[in-house]
Amino acid sequence: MSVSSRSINLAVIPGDGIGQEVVAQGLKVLSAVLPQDVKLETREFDFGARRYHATGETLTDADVTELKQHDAILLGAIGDPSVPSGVLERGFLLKLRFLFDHYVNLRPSRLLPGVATPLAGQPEIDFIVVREGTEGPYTGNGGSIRTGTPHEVATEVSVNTAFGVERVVRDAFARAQARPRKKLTLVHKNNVLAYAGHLWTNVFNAVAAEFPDVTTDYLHVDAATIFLVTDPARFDVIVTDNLFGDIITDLAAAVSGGIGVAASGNINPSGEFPSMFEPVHGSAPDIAGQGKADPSATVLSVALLLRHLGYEPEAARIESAVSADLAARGDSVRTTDEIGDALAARVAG
Ligand SMILES: NC(=O)c1ccc[n+]([C@@H]2O[C@H](COP(=O)([O-])OP(=O)(O)OC[C@H]3O[C@@H](n4cnc5c(N)ncnc54)[C@H](O)[C@@H]3O)[C@@H](O)[C@H]2O)c1
Ligand SMILES: CC(C)[C@H](C(=O)O)[C@@H](O)C(=O)O
Ligand SMILES: [Mg+2]
Repeated sequence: MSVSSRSINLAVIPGDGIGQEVVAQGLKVLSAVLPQDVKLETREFDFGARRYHATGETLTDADVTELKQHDAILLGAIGDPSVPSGVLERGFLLKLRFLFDHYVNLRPSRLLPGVATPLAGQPEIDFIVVREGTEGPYTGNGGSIRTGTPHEVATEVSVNTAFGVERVVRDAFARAQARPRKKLTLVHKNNVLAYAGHLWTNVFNAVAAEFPDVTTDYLHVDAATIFLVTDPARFDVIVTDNLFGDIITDLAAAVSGGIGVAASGNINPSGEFPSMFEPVHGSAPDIAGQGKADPSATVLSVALLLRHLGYEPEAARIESAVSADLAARGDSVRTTDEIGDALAARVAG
């Protein structure tokens, strides 16, 4: 591709609550960081509560066809108190992750210099969680009988396929191998979840033989939560299932600067479908519309998006800008918009 023909065709889904506020800042920074020769085309979609209330739909086949035409997707957050819990989360967000085969849910955690952490002694935190994104208890494989009665029985079965586990474990090994410390920790609960746990452990050990330079270890998920607080420096890359990954990445965010700075990418490694980048946090109805949301997580998700599309210098510039902004922040209280402006100025300058 010649330099002059570079372009990014981006689907933008602000979504609900603070999603609207933080995505506006993400786009501001994206426009500011891109060199003039890169043509940025964005198309905004109204998925989330707005679309649901207007049409009763969450994500139609026609929507999926349109989203597929894009190089990547930037998402704010989905979920609103006006819609029954799960309708948008399952009907939009998980549906899209599954349809676009986002099996690598990449969630980096880095405690940047000068950033407050609830942990003592400002530990070294720099790890990534590779969360499986298409299986586990998220598939909707369950049901309920005698629903609403005192005798209700509900199941939610975790689905783990050798194919699905192997591909995400392989991806995590490759990521660990590319990092200086070359260490990969499998997090599961194989002492209790014997069937799924053994599948994960066996696949992990088999793939490990192909990566002899990667140091491996294993932690039960409950113990992993201890070490994320008491000794986060021990982690380099973590690979885990969909639900454990969801839970430990909120904890990881909390110890490394807060949920307002935690970025993620839902990656389809083959490139068959667009990958989707979004903050780890949700729509935060408690602060929505107040200009209180920190847009850094979304801005850092834009950096992951740019790196995914091959714009490494621009991704690095965004990360440096966020790092500098956080270090300079002190006790100052700024609005979402002001932080977005400051970041846009830093990446442009
Ligand atoms: N990827 C997504 O779209 C996504 C992710 C998580 C939750 N959700 C949905 O969002 C809704 C709210 O969920 P929740 O309350 O459990 O989680 P949440 O992440 O929205 O909020 C948890 C807490 O973190 C705070 N917070 C979140 N983002 C922040 C930011 N950028 N700056 C400052 N503070 C921030 C909130 O104010 C709240 O106190 C639910 O409908 C949930 O299903 C969506
Ligand atoms: C909203 C919900 C479906 C989602 C998840 O559990 O994956 C969220 O918590 C996340 O971390 O992206
Ligand atoms: Mg979550």
